[in-house]
Amino acid sequence: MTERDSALGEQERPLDAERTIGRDEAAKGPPAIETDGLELTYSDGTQAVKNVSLTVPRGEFFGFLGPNGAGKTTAIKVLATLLRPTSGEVRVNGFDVQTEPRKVRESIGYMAQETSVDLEMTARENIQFACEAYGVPRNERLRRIDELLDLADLADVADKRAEDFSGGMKKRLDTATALVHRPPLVFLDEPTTGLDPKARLRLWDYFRRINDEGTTIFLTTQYLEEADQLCDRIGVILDGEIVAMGSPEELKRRVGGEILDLELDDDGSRERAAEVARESGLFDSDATIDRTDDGISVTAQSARANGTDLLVALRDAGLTVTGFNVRAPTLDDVFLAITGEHVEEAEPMADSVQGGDG
Ligand SMILES: Nc1ncnc2c1ncn2[C@@H]1O[C@H](COP(=O)(O)OP(=O)(O)OP(=O)(O)O)[C@@H](O)[C@H]1O
Repeated sequence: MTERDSALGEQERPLDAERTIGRDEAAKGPPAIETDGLELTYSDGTQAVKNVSLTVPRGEFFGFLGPNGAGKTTAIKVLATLLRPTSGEVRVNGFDVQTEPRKVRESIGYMAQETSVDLEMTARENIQFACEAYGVPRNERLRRIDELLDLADLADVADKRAEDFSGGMKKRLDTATALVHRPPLVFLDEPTTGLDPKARLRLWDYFRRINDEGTTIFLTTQYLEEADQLCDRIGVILDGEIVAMGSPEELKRRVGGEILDLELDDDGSRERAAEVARESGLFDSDATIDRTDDGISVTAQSARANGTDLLVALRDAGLTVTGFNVRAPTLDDVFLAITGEHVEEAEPMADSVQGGDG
């Protein structure tokens, strides 16, 4: 039995298979997720989730952003009732995960990282099976299956067995089966890992659409851009703890201004360039001036306004700048500001496609 099967339970049915109520309507009622002091320690003593207190209002597109091993999957498994919290209060759609796990499971969709696709079945049969398991009304199934096959870019291979699919194709099929019943809250655990950019964009559009219709989405991702593009609010999770929370814009504002990246060809001149920037008086005391692999980076409110003056100061100091760029902060800069470290994004999986659409 897959995790999603167990999340559903054998006889359980969703609350509402046709939920197109819109975000305003969805906002009424208890929060989609409420945790207070949530902790999860594995039997080997690993503290995977530490003191997480979090409220996700209904209708929100919420993201857990963190690197490998940060605790994202563990947190999702607790919320989806697959793991019992070691301590803390956890309510999902108003139901307590410990005392009302069945009601929680009836009210959620869950796409695990591991595929739950049945390789013996075709794409269509996999989605059909999920429709039956989730109780999608019979008269809706054909339309829903076609819609999801199209969304997942699998219409051309709808009647081929999943064992012949590439990793990317299986992932798309998996995503489709998690969404068949349009539950009010969907957990998506790194749903686009391994997908090519085109497929990812297509999934993003679909996620936005279902969120616009009122479905709360709790997404985990290692992709900074994904969280930035999709989420109303992001919890940055590191070593089991939420280290920052806010909208993408709020998080970026914490970085403190814009970022001026300068390239200097000569390795020896980079430290000198950083010194010149610090001593120039062009940037206020909150500014951050760092060496980078190929030059220096200045994060400051006045980065754009005083960038040209810095170029002049560097030229006067006899240094040669080979590249110059002013940009808004990214979430990677947020990580850097919070943790002092860059966060590596997952590389897209190489897709050994059969049928040419991986
Ligand atoms: N069954 C387990 N027993 C013991 N430790 C575990 C178990 N599952 C995960 N861990 C550990 O718990 C921590 C959090 O892991 P988790 O899988 O929740 O992180 P994650 O953010 O989802 O990372 P990933 O993107 O790699 O899945 C890690 O240190 C991991 O090694």
